[in-house]
Amino acid sequence: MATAPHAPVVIGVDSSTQSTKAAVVDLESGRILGLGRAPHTVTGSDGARESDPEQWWRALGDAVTTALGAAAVRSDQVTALAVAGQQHGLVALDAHGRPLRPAVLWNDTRSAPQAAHLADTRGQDWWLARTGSVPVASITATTWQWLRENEPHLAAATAAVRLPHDYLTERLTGVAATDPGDASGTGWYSTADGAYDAEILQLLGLDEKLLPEVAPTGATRVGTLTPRAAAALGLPEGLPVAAGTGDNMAAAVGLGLGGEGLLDHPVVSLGTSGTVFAATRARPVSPGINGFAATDGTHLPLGCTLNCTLAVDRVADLLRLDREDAAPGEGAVLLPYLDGERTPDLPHASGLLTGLRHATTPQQILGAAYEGAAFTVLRALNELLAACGADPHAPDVASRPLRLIGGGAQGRTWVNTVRRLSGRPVVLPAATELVALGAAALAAGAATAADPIAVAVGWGADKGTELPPLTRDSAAWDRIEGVLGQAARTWTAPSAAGRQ
Ligand SMILES: Nc1ncnc2c1ncn2[C@@H]1O[C@H](COP(=O)(O)OP(=O)(O)O)[C@@H](O)[C@H]1O
Ligand SMILES: O=C(CO)[C@@H](O)[C@H](O)COP(=O)(O)O
Repeated sequence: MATAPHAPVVIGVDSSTQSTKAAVVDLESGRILGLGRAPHTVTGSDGARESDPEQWWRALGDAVTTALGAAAVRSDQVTALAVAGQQHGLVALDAHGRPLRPAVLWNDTRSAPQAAHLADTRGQDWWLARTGSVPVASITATTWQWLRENEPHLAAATAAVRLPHDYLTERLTGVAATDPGDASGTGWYSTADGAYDAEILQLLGLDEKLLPEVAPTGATRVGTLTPRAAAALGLPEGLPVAAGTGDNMAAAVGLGLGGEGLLDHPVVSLGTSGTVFAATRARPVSPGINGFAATDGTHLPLGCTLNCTLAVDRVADLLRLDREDAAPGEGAVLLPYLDGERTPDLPHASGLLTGLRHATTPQQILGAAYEGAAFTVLRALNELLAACGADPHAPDVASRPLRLIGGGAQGRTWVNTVRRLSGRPVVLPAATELVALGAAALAAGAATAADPIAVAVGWGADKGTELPPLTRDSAAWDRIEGVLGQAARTWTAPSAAGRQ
């Protein structure tokens, strides 16, 4: 369908771990008219993962201007903008709004001791009842505790605490705002009450005045482009900006998930993180998953692994193989927990390879890395389904299609490994940039007051190709599960980790 000349467009931004992507989207049809991309640098070793928020800001500008150029639209056609960002990362700002240090990211495991201490201090049930999640190293509250204990002078100097997407929204508008979805990943927001939790903030020594206001939804118009931001992006001053949200919440919006029919099509996202999520009206709580909020305050239970596409690509690099040059692992098992692991909660884990024989080929070792990563994501899916009251092994549940999204969903080996280990059909949505598209739907909500989920459903971004199930490789599943069961016992303390 052709786009009318000078038709209104919206811009959705996905500021994720490895890059920023910006999509210029036709408001009426949801067609992506132009896409821009700019990479991020992630630094750190031995559990540290940090990025420079200034680089996110520059990447946003580059991605937006590239997308506008590719779309060949006039800047006055743009009606609103929204940012979706990687969840949880801690951005500590000084009194002038400048980062005091690089942001500590969601896959930084240095706060594992603080996470364990917080969980023990009040008990899992206490945390689940309030925030929907038991603290693990990714959750912002544990990172804040790490900062307090390890860099107390910076914690004391912190005048504002932001999540990555809040930081960018504030650079755009000058307004300190977040949304229920991203707030629910902080560990200090109560998904039960829909507000910051005063008792947790007290426990963390964190003044609520340092936090952004939580807008009612991610589509809420929180401000407009400042003259400076407008000049940097080549967009009109005064352009409406929505509250935005976390990247997984935005992907759910892009897929038009709105609390009903959730378990029919659980979502598996294959990116730096592997995530599984579903939109629910009920608020499931279980220690193995995160009970996050969706961007409209309904619920988005989610499981997240630390090692997905990036870890498998690293194994391919080590073997000097193309990422598609892989074969089923046969007897080889590779748990690619290069960054430690979050689900299961094994922050001190490392990569593990076992089951090698003389006949094992490099391609099988790479295939084993895919299997180890896919198993870990699908294991989280089973936990998610169980937390939502569904038996993951019941024939009517186990036969439902998975929606596969994220960069990995573009890879043949990823898709086939997920099909083989799950035994389920998979749907590959035609739209590949679902986070940016979800952010664009939030922007549409800010521009027109329409419901972003309804907008996304109208765009039909969830529609795609359905691939039939492959016979479930239960032998591979059992083999990997057995190795994980044994290895987990050796990874419970840093001294046993042997992390390099
Ligand atoms: N054609 C492809 N085949 C397999 N993997 C791919 C392909 N294209 C991108 N990827 C993977 O997608 C990842 C990036 O996915 P993305 O969802 O954008 O990640 P993130 O949101 O974490 O930045 C990369 O790590 C890369 O391994
Ligand atoms: O921590 C989580 C979810 O809780 C991650 O999913 C981050 O939101 C980063 O995602 P990607 O960079 O992999 O998109």
